[in-house]
Amino acid sequence: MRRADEFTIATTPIASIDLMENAARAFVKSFVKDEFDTTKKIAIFCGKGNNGGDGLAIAHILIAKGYENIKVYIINFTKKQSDDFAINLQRITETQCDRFEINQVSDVKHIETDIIIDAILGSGLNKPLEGAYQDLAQLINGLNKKVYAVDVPTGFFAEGELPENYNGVKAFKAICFQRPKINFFFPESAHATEKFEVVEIGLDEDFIQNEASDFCLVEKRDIEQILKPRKLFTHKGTYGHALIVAGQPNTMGAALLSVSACLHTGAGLTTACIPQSGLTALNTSMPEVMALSRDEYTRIENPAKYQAIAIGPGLGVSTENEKLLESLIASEQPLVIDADALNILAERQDLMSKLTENTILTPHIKEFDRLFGEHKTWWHRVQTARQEAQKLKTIIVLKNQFTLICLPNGKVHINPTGNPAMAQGGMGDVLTGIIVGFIAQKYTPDEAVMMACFIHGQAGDFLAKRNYVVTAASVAKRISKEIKKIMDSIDK
Ligand SMILES: NC(=O)C1=CN([C@@H]2O[C@H](COP(=O)(O)OP(=O)(O)OC[C@H]3O[C@@H](n4cnc5c(N)ncnc54)[C@H](O)[C@@H]3O)[C@@H](O)[C@H]2O)[C@@H](O)CC1
Repeated sequence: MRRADEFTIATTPIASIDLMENAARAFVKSFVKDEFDTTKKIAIFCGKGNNGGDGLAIAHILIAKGYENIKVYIINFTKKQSDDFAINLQRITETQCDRFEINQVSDVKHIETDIIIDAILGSGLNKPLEGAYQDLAQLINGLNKKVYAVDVPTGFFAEGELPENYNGVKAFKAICFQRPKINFFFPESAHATEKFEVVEIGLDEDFIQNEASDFCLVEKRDIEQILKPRKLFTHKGTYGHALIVAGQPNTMGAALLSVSACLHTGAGLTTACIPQSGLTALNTSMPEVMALSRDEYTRIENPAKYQAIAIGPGLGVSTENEKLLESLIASEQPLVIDADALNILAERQDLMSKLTENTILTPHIKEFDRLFGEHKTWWHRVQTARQEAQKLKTIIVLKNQFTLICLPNGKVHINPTGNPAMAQGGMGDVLTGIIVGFIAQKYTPDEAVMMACFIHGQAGDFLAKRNYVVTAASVAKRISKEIKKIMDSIDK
């Protein structure tokens, strides 16, 4: 982001101070939507770098917008100051804004405020907080006020391993510039901010897109480029045959959810390989789906007739299922391995080296650690996922609030859709069904995974607008509408 900043300043007629002004305006635009009461007391804490410069520009803009009770606190723990901070300090001096210097932490104790804007340290953080900065962060947290962080909360590393005990400012919301920080996507960031919002500040988008980075965000425009319309004269054969090996007598729900998702994703034909006892449930709930009774099988007859195969949801761990998984791996058909099939794989590490290129593994955190060892932090977990995806030439879909898609080329695509209302059993089974449904339709495995994660989350986001909790079955049924929504936006 810093390079994008420099590039924009160097290649467009925008000075860094104007970019700072853009950033401050973008922050304020978001802030005033939440905090429209102009009489509230707002304390803006400004460090002396560019983050602090943003804070001063924000103060200026809020005053111009009629906010009556703005107080600016300059954190004077260092002599060093950035040029743009100095320019904005001069500007604020020319206004009536109340301004105070904080030379020691105790100066903060008697501050009376409703809201705090934290612009002490931003993305320039280069070591964990210590000394006065750490004490100040703790004191701010102790005030128990609503804190809005400019770009990132003070003390929060935008990228790289997060320290085990976070000692920075705890924000209610971080309003960050142009692109989300990678660490916002990891659960540890919940110690630093309850939520984050990304606001555009006019950095060169083409430059950001072309920057070599291991991490990229999956965006709607990526999905629009991948999605293909259904053409005239096509038929069920055009859209492929998916096989889903899933379910036990007491976990048939997982199989049904997965199969339903596959159906609503648009596979031409879907076959469920389930226990005999599940046939009535399948036939009554989804008459479109064919069945293979699994009681008789430890291998699938002619796997080549399926364009995509998924194995795992509600499958159970048994010797028969182990043999089934082994035979499907040997078939070299496009394969999605989920849930209990991953647990089998964790016990049969020898099968790992036999996985066909672009096989998709969809572990949640526990399944991942069972497969690849315990990890203390998400940053390490993601590094392992990246390395293993490269080594095994597989796609690892590390499921999380923000799912991380690790490709064999070393790239990690972060899916931004989805929400906590979706935190319920069966959601992963649905995701597997969508992935296999897209592969059946001849999307490449990486395309299928990217579309599946994005649309799965988008369906959940749509449903969460009206529901406290979103069930897996409702997400499965919503998939076709979400695909159509994206399709229609391409047509326009
Ligand atoms: N594209 C961008 O990234 C833009 C960034 N802007 C702002 O600029 C910020 C980054 O500004 P700076 O690079 O000046 O850095 P900061 O303002 O984050 O930090 C200032 C200085 O603090 C020192 N420091 C680092 N870690 C410390 C620690 N643990 N204890 C004490 N001092 C420490 C460093 O010497 C650093 O230069 C962003 O967060 C954002 O708010 C915006 O103004 C405009 C656009």
